[in-house]
Amino acid sequence: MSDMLEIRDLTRRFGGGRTIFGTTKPQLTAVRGVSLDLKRGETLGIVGESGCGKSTLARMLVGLDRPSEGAIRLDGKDLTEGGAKALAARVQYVFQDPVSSLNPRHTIRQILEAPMKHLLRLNGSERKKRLADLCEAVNLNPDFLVRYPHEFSGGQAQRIGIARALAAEPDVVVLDEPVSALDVSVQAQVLNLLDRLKRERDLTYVFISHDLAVIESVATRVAVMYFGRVVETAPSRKLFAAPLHPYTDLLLNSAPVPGKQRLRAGGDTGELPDPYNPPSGCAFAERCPRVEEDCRRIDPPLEAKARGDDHRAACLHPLPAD
Ligand SMILES: Nc1ncnc2c1ncn2[C@@H]1O[C@H](COP(=O)(O)OP(=O)(O)OP(=O)(O)O)[C@@H](O)[C@H]1O
Repeated sequence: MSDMLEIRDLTRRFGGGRTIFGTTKPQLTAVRGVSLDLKRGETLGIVGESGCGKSTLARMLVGLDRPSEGAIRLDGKDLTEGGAKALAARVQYVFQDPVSSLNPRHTIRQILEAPMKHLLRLNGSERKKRLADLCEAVNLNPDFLVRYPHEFSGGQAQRIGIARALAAEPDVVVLDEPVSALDVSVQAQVLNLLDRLKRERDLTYVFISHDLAVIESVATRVAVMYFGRVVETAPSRKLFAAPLHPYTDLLLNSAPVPGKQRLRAGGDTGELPDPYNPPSGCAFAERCPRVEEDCRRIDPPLEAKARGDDHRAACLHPLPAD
């Protein structure tokens, strides 16, 4: 299977420009040199604690934010270049907070028809057909199309958010914490719906979550992010069975209660480094139980570590490969 989505050396910096008083704003790098490949039909899970750059990465993938450096290619064509609107429609987004992500002044019909009009230029009868199809796909009563977002529960609103993403007939859907704001019982329904839609519509997912249990249940491959970088990537089974990076190991051992708390590796073992004053070596060194002297000098690249080319870690002293 060839790579459908290629993410190459993606970097996003914020700040650094001049203020109106002529001073320089402090700069931080939210995403630093991320490279990932996605094959058609895969679900790539991206996991990491709050502030590690997951949402910034997601926003760049769907064109809501522009990278400072790097490229995103879909079937070999650059998505980050201007005028790539038709191409961009092929990558759609589902947000974390279902109700506030839907325009409160628009009916559900208007919300679902907008991508059909603006991205696909469908005429009235084509839109009608597509609307009926979407309602059936996400189990939405067509009578509800005249209602407004605030009239729906979180789970219903997220089904509408998913229908809106599908309205543009995408190939790739980027799901940014799609079930985190929902009750646990509703989470399972939405995850089942996403799984069914993926199979029925031949979709490829980028699924972002701080919740390891959710990622383990949905992802075929996982990328673990820390302080703006991918520190480990592997097929899901390999990563959960035997992680290489000490950060992944800590995450797996700190098992947060699903949906109840933000991910924090190892309980009280520290915070992310100050993004305005990043450390020179490995960003995890301060918190790492396997830290050695060279970790504070060298920021290691993401590379294969004796478990096959598909299991990579950015670590000088990974867990032993058994
Ligand atoms: N528009 C912005 N301006 C300045 N800094 C930003 C901006 N957006 C994000 N950041 C910073 O970039 C870093 C990464 O943020 P991001 O929201 O991508 O992380 P995240 O992993 O998605 O976190 P969360 O799970 O809390 O949403 C953080 O330090 C954040 O404060």
